[in-house]
Amino acid sequence: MYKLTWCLRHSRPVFGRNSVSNNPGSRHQLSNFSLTAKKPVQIVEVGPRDGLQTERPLPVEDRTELIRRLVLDAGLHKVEVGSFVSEKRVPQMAQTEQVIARLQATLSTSVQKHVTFPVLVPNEKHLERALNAGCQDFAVFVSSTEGFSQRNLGCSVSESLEKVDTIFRRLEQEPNRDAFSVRGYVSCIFMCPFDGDVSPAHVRQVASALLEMGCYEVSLGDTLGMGTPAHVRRLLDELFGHETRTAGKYAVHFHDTYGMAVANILCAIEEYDICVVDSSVGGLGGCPFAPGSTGNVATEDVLYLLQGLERAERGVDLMKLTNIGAWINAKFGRETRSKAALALLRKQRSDEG
Ligand SMILES: CC(C)(COP(=O)([O-])OP(=O)([O-])OC[C@H]1O[C@@H](n2cnc3c(N)ncnc32)[C@H](O)[C@@H]1OP(=O)([O-])[O-])[C@@H](O)C(=O)NCCC(=O)NCCSC(=O)C[C@@](C)(O)CC(=O)[O-]
Repeated sequence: MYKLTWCLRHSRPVFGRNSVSNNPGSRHQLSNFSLTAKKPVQIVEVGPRDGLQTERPLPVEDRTELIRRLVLDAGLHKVEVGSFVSEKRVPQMAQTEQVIARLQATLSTSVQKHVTFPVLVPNEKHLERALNAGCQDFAVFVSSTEGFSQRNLGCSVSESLEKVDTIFRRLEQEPNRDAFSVRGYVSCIFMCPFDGDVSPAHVRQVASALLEMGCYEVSLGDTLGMGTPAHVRRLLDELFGHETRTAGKYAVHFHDTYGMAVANILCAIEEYDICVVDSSVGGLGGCPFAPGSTGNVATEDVLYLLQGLERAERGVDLMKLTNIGAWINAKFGRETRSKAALALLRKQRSDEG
């Protein structure tokens, strides 16, 4: 059977034509280009996974169409397309195989070569499903706290790290093992719905374990969306104070429950040189196992910020994203949750008369 090479070759994120790698080595390339220009910030779109996992389940056609629009219309370069998890626990992510098959059948080879489509995998059993579907870019996820780990994964933090290790060992057995990439998430970086406040040192231990195992990057998840820039500084001071690794090893993943996500992102990118930000079109999202969590920060709000700072990746279209966010939220009978998108839509209506 023809098996499409799905997101082949990257051991680190793919960037569009005009952007720079988040490989620390690329700083030199950048300084040749301009002494003052800052690196563009890469957006990792998580709407089709983190966003949809708490909504009424959508049919495969709609999930695929969302991803196609995000890539082909809005110009995003990295889109998390779904999860291989228990269908019983997260029915919204059932049929991720079919979503991937449709994308493989309908996206051009060139798009598949230039865009990265990671999928979430919790353990070896579900990794097999993802491998059979032809996936090569994976995201693993571990909580920094025991309470959330038990609710989310049904095991302790150390057991979940062992499962990640098993994933790496399984990938090592593949003949084309260099083609695979694994991104890590740490959830509950500031606050856990079950265990309360989280110590930055604790997050550092889990993040370091993921990097040691081979994750090319760790995305720091404020699952409850309760953090402020003070929390961000405490955590990033801890992470960067204890190791020589650069900011290029970390991404930020903020939910916007308390409306602090954009302030937190500004702090992470301007003060700590973080260059990868996760977000969700139209502010979709939440976590089914974290009571009180709401949507991820909206991609439109992040892009509006980055454009203002002249740090957006080229080719990503804010108005197209706005329309996609409105379209997908309308499927759930509501307006987009992005403030920037709401303002743009109002302006568009008033300009049209
Ligand atoms: C991890 C798997 C796949 C393991 O599930 P599995 O691989 O299907 O394991 P299993 O079927 O072999 O189950 C083994 C036993 O453990 C039980 N079990 C299994 N899971 C649980 C659980 N959670 N709670 C309690 N018990 C559980 C299960 O019921 C079974 O017991 P038995 O029936 O044999 O007596 C499953 O738990 C699962 O699908 N969990 C959902 C994971 C998920 O998708 N969570 C949301 C994404 S994470 C997230 O949103 C955070 C992130 C990444 O976005 C960043 C951020 O915002 O912070």
